[in-house]
Amino acid sequence: MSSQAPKTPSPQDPRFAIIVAGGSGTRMGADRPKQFLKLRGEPVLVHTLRRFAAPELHVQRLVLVLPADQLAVWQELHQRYAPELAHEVVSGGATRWASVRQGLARLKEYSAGVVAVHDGVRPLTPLSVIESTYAAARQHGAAVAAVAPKDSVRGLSATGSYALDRSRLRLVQTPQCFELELLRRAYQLPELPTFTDDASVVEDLQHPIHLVPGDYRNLKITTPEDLLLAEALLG
Ligand SMILES: Nc1ccn([C@@H]2O[C@H](COP(=O)(O)OP(=O)(O)OP(=O)(O)O)[C@@H](O)[C@H]2O)c(=O)n1
Ligand SMILES: C[C@](O)(CO)[C@H](O)COP(=O)(O)O
Repeated sequence: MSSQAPKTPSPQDPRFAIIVAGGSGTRMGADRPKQFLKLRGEPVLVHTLRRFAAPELHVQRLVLVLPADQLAVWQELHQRYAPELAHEVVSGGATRWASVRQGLARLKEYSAGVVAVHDGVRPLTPLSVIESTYAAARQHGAAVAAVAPKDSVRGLSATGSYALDRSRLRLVQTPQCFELELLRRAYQLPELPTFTDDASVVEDLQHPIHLVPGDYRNLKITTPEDLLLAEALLG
């Protein structure tokens, strides 16, 4: 772990963030999209946005992608819980891929810089992980936070299952950071059913993906027990 202070990005090398929160949260099964559920008294999305708005990260534009039918709901939550949070809102699409594409379109006037794509439902990401992912993308073009599996892992076969070598596997998180032009080129390709994240989209251009140490606390709020865990971790 380096003890060097992070370098301030130059004006020629700006940082952007696209926070994708355009989903409906079917696996959570709540009465509203999970990004709006309360975590320690504030919407999950407020926690997430606050992290990316931290001044030490120097993010120049913070683009929030929301379901088209939830813009008014968010406007009210924003005013109530975090009116100080500067960001711009874009309507999302039917899939995460389509939502990222909408967010990217908002940055069309830029040709240089690094963009982070982050799930709006990952509210606990340490700033050190965000900083190191931005810095690694500056160096390698594409960088993604990931952690090693702690459990044993098996693959599925027609007859049952087989052991996988977990030392060669990583669980992928967000942020996923990219040189802006690289991500833009990747998102000009047609969407494939195999795209589960931005790294898989960029990989389609045969560009290598650099892995950065993520954090086990960087939960994705997906099902009800994740919310309980997040409450405990924040406490
Ligand atoms: N059309 C979509 C689908 C997902 N997302 C975002 O991508 C992130 C990861 O997706 P996931 O956890 O699958 O969220 P949901 O799609 O809301 O959940 P589910 O699959 O259970 O419906 C979330 O922040 C989600 O809001 C998005 O911006 N646009
Ligand atoms: C992007 C992601 O969070 C990386 O782990 C994940 O792929 C999102 O998956 P989901 O099925 O859309 O929740």
